[in-house]
Amino acid sequence: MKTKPVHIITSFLGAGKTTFLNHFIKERLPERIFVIENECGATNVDGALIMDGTEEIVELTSGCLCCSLADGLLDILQDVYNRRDEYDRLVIETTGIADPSSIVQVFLENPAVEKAFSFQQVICLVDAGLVVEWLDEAEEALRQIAIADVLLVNKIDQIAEGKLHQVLATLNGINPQAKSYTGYDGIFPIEDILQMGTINPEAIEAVTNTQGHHHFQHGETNNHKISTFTLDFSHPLDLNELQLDLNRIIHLYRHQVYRVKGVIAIPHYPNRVILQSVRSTFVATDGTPWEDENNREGRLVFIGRGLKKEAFEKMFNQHLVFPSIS
Ligand SMILES: Nc1nc2c(ncn2[C@@H]2O[C@H](COP(=O)(O)OP(=O)(O)OP(=O)(O)O)[C@@H](O)[C@H]2O)c(=O)[nH]1
Repeated sequence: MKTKPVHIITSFLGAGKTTFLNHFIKERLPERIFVIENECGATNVDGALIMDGTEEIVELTSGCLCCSLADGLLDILQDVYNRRDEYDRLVIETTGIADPSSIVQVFLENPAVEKAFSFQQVICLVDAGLVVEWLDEAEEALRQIAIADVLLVNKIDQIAEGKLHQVLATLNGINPQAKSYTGYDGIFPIEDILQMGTINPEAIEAVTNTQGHHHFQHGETNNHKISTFTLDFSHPLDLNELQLDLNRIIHLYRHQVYRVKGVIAIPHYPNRVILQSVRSTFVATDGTPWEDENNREGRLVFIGRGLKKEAFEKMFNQHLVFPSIS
């Protein structure tokens, strides 16, 4: 049986997750969507709103996933997996103050979960009027935007056009790899959005490939001390050595590194290796074969707070493997 696609919908408080989810569910009918509500507290108002929309939705509330993570989420996923005949797609809606990377981590790291579900993407709703303010005040808002594959800038009915440009530039400065859409009342092109997953390795590869020579500059267009930069490698890297350093660095800077993703080449190996970090771990996955053995350009994109590109560059450069001249 095919594994069920999974999406995370996140946003800072009140940006329009539930409104968007209702639209999503209606647009996808007759597909059956299982919604995991990630509510803090006993009353599940959002669940009630969704249930009004259609009859096909199954809904489960089980405390706050980010507060009671590991076991809590695994138990819920086991239950959802046992009921896999009842739905076609799984959506997890996080609380407005959650850091969704803890949920993503479970899908990337746990082999049983990875086998049972097909993780697709993180969709982040953004309140066009409030996002800039939130970004100044709340670390979680930054993390939600940094990890997103798709940014849905909602409530544009509440702002002037000039402000929308500023919002889009800010978002692009934080996460240039994410695809942004603008809209209101949670209405966005669902079919397009579903194509945009980049958490899954194939999509990371595709995104890294299509960026060609367009490089992101360090510290672009934002004043939130977010660093977004790209490192390019024209030679393979020694993965064993690199992994030790990566894990050390990711652990050391765990409060600063929000996301790393991309592809690298390793010596004597015909396929791309896809690297990505979520929270304090690095995951390496097998990618597609390199087309040209003599032209294997690796590229990694970093998103974080106050990261020094030079420091990362230096660390990576130590692990480059040059062809022997003898
Ligand atoms: N003006 C305006 N209001 C909107 C828009 N989208 C949603 N709203 C309203 O904004 C409020 C919050 O929307 P929700 O969909 O509940 O937001 P949420 O992100 O699920 O909220 P939390 O779960 O509390 O974080 C509701 O009153 C919506 O009706 C929009 O585009 N424009």
